Amino acid sequence: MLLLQPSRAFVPLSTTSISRQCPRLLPRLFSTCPALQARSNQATLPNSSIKLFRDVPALRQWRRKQLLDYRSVGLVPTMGALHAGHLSLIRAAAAENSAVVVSVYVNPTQFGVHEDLDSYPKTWDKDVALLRDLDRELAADGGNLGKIAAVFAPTTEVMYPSGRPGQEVDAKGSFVTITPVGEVLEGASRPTFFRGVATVCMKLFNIVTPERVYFGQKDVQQTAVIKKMVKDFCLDIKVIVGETQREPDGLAMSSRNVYLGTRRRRIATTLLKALQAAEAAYLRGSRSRDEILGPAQELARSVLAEQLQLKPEERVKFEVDYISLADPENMMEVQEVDESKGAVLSGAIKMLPVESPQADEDIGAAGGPAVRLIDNIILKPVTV
Ligand SMILES: Nc1ncnc2c1ncn2[C@@H]1O[C@H](COP(=O)(O)OP(=O)(O)OP(=O)(O)O)[C@@H](O)[C@H]1O
Ligand SMILES: CC(C)(CO)[C@@H](O)C(=O)[O-]
Ligand code: BAL
Repeated sequence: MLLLQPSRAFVPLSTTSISRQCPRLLPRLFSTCPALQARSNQATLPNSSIKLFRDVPALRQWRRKQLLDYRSVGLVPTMGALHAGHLSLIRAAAAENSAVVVSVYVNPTQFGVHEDLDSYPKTWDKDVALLRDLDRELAADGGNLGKIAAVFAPTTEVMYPSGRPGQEVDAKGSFVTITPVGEVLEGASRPTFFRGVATVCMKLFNIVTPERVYFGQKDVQQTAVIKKMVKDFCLDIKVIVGETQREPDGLAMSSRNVYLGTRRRRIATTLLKALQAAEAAYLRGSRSRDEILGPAQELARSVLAEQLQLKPEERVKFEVDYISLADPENMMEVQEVDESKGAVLSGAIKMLPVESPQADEDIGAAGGPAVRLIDNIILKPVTV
């Protein structure tokens, strides 16, 4: 592990330093070594130096070179449709790693049979432009250790070499399951979700072998599942969690927000407001589940009651899936907050498709399907 630690003081022998010190050696190395030749032909994102890998062998060669050059690698796994939440994770990764790898892969096995795999937003050209602009910003900012070195955008054949397993609960295949943390809350509503996430992340970690991986707080249970997987499978990886990035009105950024449309977008902050009501109770000194969650449930009930007073062409209906008060490590429900640990307040609501859509109404992408929104707030431990 010591060898992997980047050091600003120690400059290892890199291709750059070889070319500076022995200008005639590098061309000879390239012409005789197939691995280096392959690397020199590596595709990049247009108008940038960001390498684009679609397969494993070339990425592994590149990764080996980083290791030999004592360069640390940070991985930011994504499903594309990038927004400021993803970019904040990439910034965090560039601050503390010599090279950042961003993976872009819509992983079928984490989608339930009736979920939105087919309509999941795909915005490759916009993603490429965002990554290129961010890379320039990172390069110009002297405070970073690294910048975006590579995008890994594999095909499903690459990620599932024995064939893609089905999306059904009883599908057969090589899976990683992390229980019980992956069975509750999101796992209860989406029974194959964390199996798919843990499986694809294990693959990405094995392919990229990063020193650090970056995940967003917005998907808090996902971070608990990944931390448990890293611990229980003895992976030599540090899991770093980046703060939830929000729209100006507080809505957590999410690729799926495009499904909302104007009417539902207006009341999409209901979940956050409910969680904030619960947080306020905790900050006032409440520690019991009922005292903390009561105000959240009341807020959601009153917003729904207001909506139901409106005409069908104006109103929005939603269903609260859960509002939870849980242990931060294992996501099990708690009756009382242990002040030394704090707790996680989290929730999910399902915004139902709008009724009586108007002729000129923006009902959201993909015909405005039902949208499940999730959010959470960390109740910090009390320090004395
Ligand atoms: N608002 C956000 N702030 C910080 N990180 C985020 C935010 N939204 C997503 N992330 C993180 O980005 C990573 C990739 O997430 P993903 O590509 O699924 O985007 P998403 O916006 O969460 O999409 P979805 O709508 O599918 O939930 C995850 O670690 C996720 O937690
Ligand atoms: C971690 C992840 C990229 C795995 O597909 C996905 O669950 C996500 O984007 O949060
Ligand atoms: N950000 C989590 C990915 C998903 O909901 O499928």
